[in-house]
Amino acid sequence: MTEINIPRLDLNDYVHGSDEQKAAFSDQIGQAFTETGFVTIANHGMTKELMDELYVEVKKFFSLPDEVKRKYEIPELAGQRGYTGKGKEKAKGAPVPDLKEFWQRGQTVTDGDPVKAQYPDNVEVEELPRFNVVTREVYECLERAGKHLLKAIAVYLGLDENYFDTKVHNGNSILRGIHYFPILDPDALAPDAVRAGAHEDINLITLLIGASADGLEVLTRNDVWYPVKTQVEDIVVNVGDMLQRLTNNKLKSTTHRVVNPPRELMKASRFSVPFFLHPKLEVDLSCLDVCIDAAHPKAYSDMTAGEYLDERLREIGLKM
Ligand SMILES: O=C(O)CCC(=O)C(=O)O
Ligand SMILES: [Fe+2]
Repeated sequence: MTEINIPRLDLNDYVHGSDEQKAAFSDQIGQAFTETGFVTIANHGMTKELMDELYVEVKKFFSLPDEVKRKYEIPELAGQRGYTGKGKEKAKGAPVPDLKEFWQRGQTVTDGDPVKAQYPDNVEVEELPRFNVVTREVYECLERAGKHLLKAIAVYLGLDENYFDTKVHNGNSILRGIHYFPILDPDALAPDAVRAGAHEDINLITLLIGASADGLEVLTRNDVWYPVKTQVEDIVVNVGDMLQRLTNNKLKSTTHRVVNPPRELMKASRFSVPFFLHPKLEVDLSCLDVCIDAAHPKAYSDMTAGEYLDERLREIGLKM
């Protein structure tokens, strides 16, 4: 038997619940994050209409001709805004690139915070006015849900509930629309080529909007790949390397991947929309004192989020 704890939690229990419900939510998310690093979340605050329209717009974008999409490719931004074409990103240490293309949208600073100067502008798609509106709306919804989840995690860690608030306010988070394109000739595929190679996410936590097809798998502690199943209306949330680093490995950034479909389904596309929740670039990721003791000596050097991100973007081939 493969033991794995991916509980389904109701975010309403934390946001609108009694003290007992809030405490239970913190415990459950904390437990799951110390064991498997993954949960699924119901009542995350995004309506079904918004999620449906997001998929309509994301599909429209990736259906645009390649030469139109390429107008939105900005190599000097290391894929952080706009379009990144097929064959660009690979998992750290992987021999071949992932079988995907993607779009990224970043923070919109509206309150005069000088941090705005650090972020490149978002790229608007001229051909699809609703795409721009809907992706911004989804970004804001997932950011709000993520901030609640970080409060619950802070409580679990014994920190002040608001510990993360200033660190992630106007943070460097990214919404990514991914298209895993059809594999038209499976025989021509490089033997190691997969939709998304085994990897860990770079950021604090990832909130993933239900993929349009199966394929996401997590690596369990006994080295078995285990498929992540969700109800379509839920989101999947996992720990990233920044949170693992900050918590000195108490919370686990679990390795995951997206496998290729069986041969008969290879001509179908797969879409997914992860939101990578990042702090501001200057935030210190040094291991928290509450996570260091004799049994758990400090495992990482001190670094800011910006320094760490830079190192990781080079490793995955997005930054030269
Ligand atoms: O497409 C998915 O289901 C997961 C994508 C993912 O893990 C990522 O982009 O980091
Ligand atoms: Fe991932």
